[in-house]
Amino acid sequence: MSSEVGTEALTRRGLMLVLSSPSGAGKTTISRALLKEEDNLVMSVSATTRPRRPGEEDGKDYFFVEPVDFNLMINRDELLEHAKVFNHYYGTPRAPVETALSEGRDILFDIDWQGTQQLAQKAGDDLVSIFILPPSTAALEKRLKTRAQDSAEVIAQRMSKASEEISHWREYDYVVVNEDVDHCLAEVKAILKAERLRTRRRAGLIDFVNRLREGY
Ligand SMILES: Nc1nc2c(ncn2[C@@H]2O[C@H](COP(=O)(O)OP(=O)(O)O)[C@@H](O)[C@H]2O)c(=O)[nH]1
Ligand SMILES: Nc1ncnc2c1ncn2[C@@H]1O[C@H](COP(=O)(O)OP(=O)(O)O)[C@@H](O)[C@H]1O
Repeated sequence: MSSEVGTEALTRRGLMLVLSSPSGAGKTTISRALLKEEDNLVMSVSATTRPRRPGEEDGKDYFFVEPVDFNLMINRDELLEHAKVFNHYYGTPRAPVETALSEGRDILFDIDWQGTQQLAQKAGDDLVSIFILPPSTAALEKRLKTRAQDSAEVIAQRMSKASEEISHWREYDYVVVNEDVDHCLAEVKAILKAERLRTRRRAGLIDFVNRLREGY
C-alpha cells in the first residue's frame, strides 16, 4: 500500500457535497455516475411535493409526499433545510444526513441555491458546494426536451427560471461546465478527492503524525 493511500484511509470527518444547477444541466446524471464510482459517498434523498416522473422510484429518487405531510415534517423539525422550487416544496430529511456523517461517510445533495445557503449556515466547513453550468442555453433546452419527462409548459417554466438559478453561481466553492459528462465527472471527482484530503477533515492525522515523530 502506498503511503498516500495509507494516510488517505485514516479517520476523517464526513463532508457534505452539494451539486446545484439550473434544471436540465445534468445534476442527476453526474450524481448517479459519482455514486457508482465512489464507495464512501451516499445520496441524500429529498422529500418533495412534486408529482413523480415516469421511472422515478419513491424512496430512491425522492420521498414523494403530500403537502400536508411535508408541513408535518417541517413542524417536527425533521428537515435540515427546505425550499419552494417551481411551485413545489423540496426538503432534506435530517436523520439520514446525521447518521451518514456520524459513520464518517460523505453525503451528496442535489439541491437548489436556497437549500445550499441554508446548509452553508448549518454545516459551515463541512460543506463543499459545486455549481454545474450547461455549455449553452440551446444545449440546456435540448436536454430538457430530450429528457422527455416534463410537459412543454413545465419545460418553458424551467428555462425561464434558469437565468435566476445561474445568478447564484458566485456563492459556490466550485463551478464546472457540463459539456461532456465524462469530463465533468472527472472534475467533480477531482474536487471531491482534494476536499477529502484537506488537513482539517483528517482527524486521524494527529495520531499518525505523533507516531511518525516518535520514530525520529
Ligand atoms: N432546497 C432544496 N432543493 C431541492 C431539494 N431536492 C431537489 N431540489 C432542487 O429542486 C429543483 C427541481 O428538482 P427536480 O424537480 O428533481 O427537477 P430537475 O432538477 O429538473 O431534475 C432542482 O434545482 C433540485 O436541485 C431539496 O431537498 N432541497
Ligand atoms: N453532458 C451532457 N451532454 C448531453 N446530454 C446530457 C449531458 N448531461 C446530462 N445530459 C442529459 O440531459 C438531460 C438532463 O439531465 P439531468 O441529469 O436530468 O439534469 P438535472 O438533474 O440537472 O435536471 C438528461 O436527459 C441527461 O441524460
